[in-house]
Amino acid sequence: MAASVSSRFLVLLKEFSTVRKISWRSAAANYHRQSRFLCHAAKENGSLTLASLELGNKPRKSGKSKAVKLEGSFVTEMGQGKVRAAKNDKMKVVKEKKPAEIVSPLFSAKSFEELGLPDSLLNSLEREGFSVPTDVQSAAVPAIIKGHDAVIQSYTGSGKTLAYLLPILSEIGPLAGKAGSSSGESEKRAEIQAMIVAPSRELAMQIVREVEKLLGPDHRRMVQQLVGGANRMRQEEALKKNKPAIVVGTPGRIAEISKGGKLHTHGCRFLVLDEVDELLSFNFREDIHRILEHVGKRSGAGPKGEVDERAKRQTILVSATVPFSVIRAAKSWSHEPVLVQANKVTPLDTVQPSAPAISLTPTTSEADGQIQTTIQSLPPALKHYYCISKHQHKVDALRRCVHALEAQSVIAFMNHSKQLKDVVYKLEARGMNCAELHGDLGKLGRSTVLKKFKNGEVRVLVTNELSARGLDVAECDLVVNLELPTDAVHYAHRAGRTGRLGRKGTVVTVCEESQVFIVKKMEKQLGLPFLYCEFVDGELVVTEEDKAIIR
Ligand SMILES: Nc1ncnc2c1ncn2[C@@H]1O[C@H](COP(=O)(O)OP(=O)(O)OP(=O)(O)O)[C@@H](O)[C@H]1O
Repeated sequence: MAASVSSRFLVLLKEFSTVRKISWRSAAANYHRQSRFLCHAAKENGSLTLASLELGNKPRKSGKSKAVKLEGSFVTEMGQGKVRAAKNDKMKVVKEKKPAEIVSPLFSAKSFEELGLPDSLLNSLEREGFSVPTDVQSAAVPAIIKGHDAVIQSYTGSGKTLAYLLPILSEIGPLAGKAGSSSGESEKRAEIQAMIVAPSRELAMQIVREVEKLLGPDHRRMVQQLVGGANRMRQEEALKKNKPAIVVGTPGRIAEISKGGKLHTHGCRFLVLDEVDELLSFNFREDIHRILEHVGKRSGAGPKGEVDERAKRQTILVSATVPFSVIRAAKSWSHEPVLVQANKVTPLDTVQPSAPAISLTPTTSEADGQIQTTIQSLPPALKHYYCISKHQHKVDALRRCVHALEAQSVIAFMNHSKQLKDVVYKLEARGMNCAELHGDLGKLGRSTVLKKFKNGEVRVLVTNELSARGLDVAECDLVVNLELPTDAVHYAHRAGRTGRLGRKGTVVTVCEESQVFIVKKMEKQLGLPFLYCEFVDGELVVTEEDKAIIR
């Protein structure tokens, strides 16, 4: 039974990857006719889907505003026949001055005590300054403690990491309550009890730090990172020496160590796939197959030595964007899987492809390029703008944007790592403190840049898709898309780097005139208003009409 469930899941996983691959290919072919730029992006990003960008969407000419001459060099970037010109007299100054202000608190009324967590864990939460659970934590913790497999989907920056860490730590490791330590403590100590998988080294390390914070200085060794780019031998030695209860890592390194027989996860009770939609993509398929096959499986446990006796592994899938393919895969598991969202827990069996629960989801009509729309992936308080700039003036547009919003901590996204350096040179030449972050930098380089950005030494982080998922920098008050993301899902993850945990945040997409239709399409898919803006005399201005949209 368990074996058939497992192989059914692997078939579904294969389908999932194949669907994404096909939709990428066909969409890329369509899109190539319209834009060479994004087709290059699709190639570089491999498994990314361009389905949402294809076909027939002409740039929308605004009937509301007439082209007018505005002062300043930004205006010189706007050529004849612009898609959407703004009336100077109708432009309004939008004040976006104070960064990281809390504008929409995500906390429900519950306290952590009400969630049934053990005292030691409550003490840790108190020590680290976590006093009230967010909505998704209030919903997820009891469901996972009850033993459900879970798909957790909620806004970027809504606290999904603690939503799965708290129930895990209440069951295993040094902070676990009595109920959690039922079977032989010595046996548990010898085996890994929880595995958390994340698609990037940065995200994995961020999760490690979150676990370490909760474990406290005395028990930090109970968590071990297994990320690529770091010394594998040392990781293996640490596994042997420290016997961690929890490992957090990237798929490639976990699979590598597992193949070498150095990772004992058959008795593992929790498997978490953070950013599950990314992890189930084609890029990670082989490694994730291995992990799903080996984690929580006790070999030779059956009376005749058969290897189909799965330990009571709970599987938790997490992302702000959950395609129905993930739901379909999770439905094939046996532990009454549930979909957990803010203040809502739904049995997965009842979730349909058309349900608004699944955000930005290519559904069964995926092949037709139809995408379902909801606004559940992004915090509602985020503000979205776009401006038009010629390619060669984009860096100037970025600089004006940063000054106009007085943004202190900015992430600027591009699609190709080669171009990041160029942007950094140009910004530095204009006196802006910035740095590049991408996968080609060494491990040390990446962590140094990230550290500098987090502590405010770097004002603008120029990066690519590497930083789009999971990166948590509370102070980040502005995200700029210097190049368009490949689709609305990627837009959501990039945008979600700001406005975290109810803070104020702004997203500005700098596009060329011929790309406005893509921005409009993403706006429609996300169900959020993207306001056209210009930067005039050091201020961000929008039309009166657009201003009315956000009133
Ligand atoms: N209950 C809480 N009280 C205060 N801060 C919290 C609470 N829960 C989480 N946080 C903090 O909020 C920030 C965002 O949390 P987290 O990174 O888990 O968000 P997320 O939903 O996983 O975002 P993403 O989808 O972008 O990965 C983190 O800095 C985390 O420490």
